[in-house]
Amino acid sequence: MSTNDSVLVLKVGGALMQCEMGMARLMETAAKMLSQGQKVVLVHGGGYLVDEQLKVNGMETVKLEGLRVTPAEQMPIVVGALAGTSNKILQAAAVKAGVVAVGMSLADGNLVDASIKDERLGFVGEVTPKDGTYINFLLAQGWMPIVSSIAVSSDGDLLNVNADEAATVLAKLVGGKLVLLSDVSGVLDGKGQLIPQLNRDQIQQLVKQGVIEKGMKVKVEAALDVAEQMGQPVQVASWRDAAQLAALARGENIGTQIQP
Ligand SMILES: Nc1ncnc2c1ncn2[C@@H]1O[C@H](COP(=O)(O)OP(=O)(O)O)[C@@H](O)[C@H]1O
Ligand SMILES: CC(=O)N[C@@H](CCC(=O)OP(=O)(O)O)C(=O)O
Repeated sequence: MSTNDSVLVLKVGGALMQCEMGMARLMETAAKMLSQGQKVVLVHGGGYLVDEQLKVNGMETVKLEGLRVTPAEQMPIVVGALAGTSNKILQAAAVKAGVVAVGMSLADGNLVDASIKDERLGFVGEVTPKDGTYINFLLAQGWMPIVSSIAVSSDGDLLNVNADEAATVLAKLVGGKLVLLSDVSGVLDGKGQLIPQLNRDQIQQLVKQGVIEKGMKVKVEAALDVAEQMGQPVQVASWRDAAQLAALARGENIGTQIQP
């Protein structure tokens, strides 16, 4: 698969939406990149907000290897928190930074095919790239799509997709460079030190040792999938770190490089 260097797919985790300053800094970075002709797709999570909303509604958060077990009765809350609140909070921050943003989800414009991933997880979706026409049109206008990880299956079921997996699918669809921004500076070793580079063997080893776990396991596995399929490194870094964001705007590598 060929890579289109002018498209950057940036994924941000849910903790960002709880940090005004982090959002402002990220959107200023995006505004700068867009003004330089860089096309940017912003994909977001919102796991924290989902946890909070489930609790308020008397429901429990259950995860299996980093993925939320999502029974039918939780879907309205999940959809509201991700495709609603999280998406619009980010859109507001984008507008404030002068970015023309289009708030959308994986279900829009025939972007992906979606199906139930594993019956044990309930309404959790697995997605594959389908049609890039809509998103490429938005990018050609110089607009920034802000995409939540809610998809719809061909049967019309709303599905909850892990946001790192959503970002990998969009990176494949637009042939872009993928950067996964979390609340940690990258993948950390057993002593909390940043690991600059990781390949498949090293990842397998660290997962086996329990050093890479939970959400980070899902993240590096999604990153490795894209790196191998597109033959280019994927970066795992932090939205918290102003220096990393500045380096990102200069086109430099930041955080941990997941190597093909
Ligand atoms: N080896 C590791 N290095 C860094 N973070 C790790 C590691 N193993 C587990 N984690 C956890 O993974 C989290 C990031 O995954 P996740 O919470 O899903 O992020 P996001 O919501 O940003 O996608 C970190 O905050 C940390 O708690
Ligand atoms: C299936 C699944 O786990 N979906 C995730 C989607 C949101 C997400 O991935 O948010 P972060 O990026 O903030 O972790 C969830 O319900 O939490």
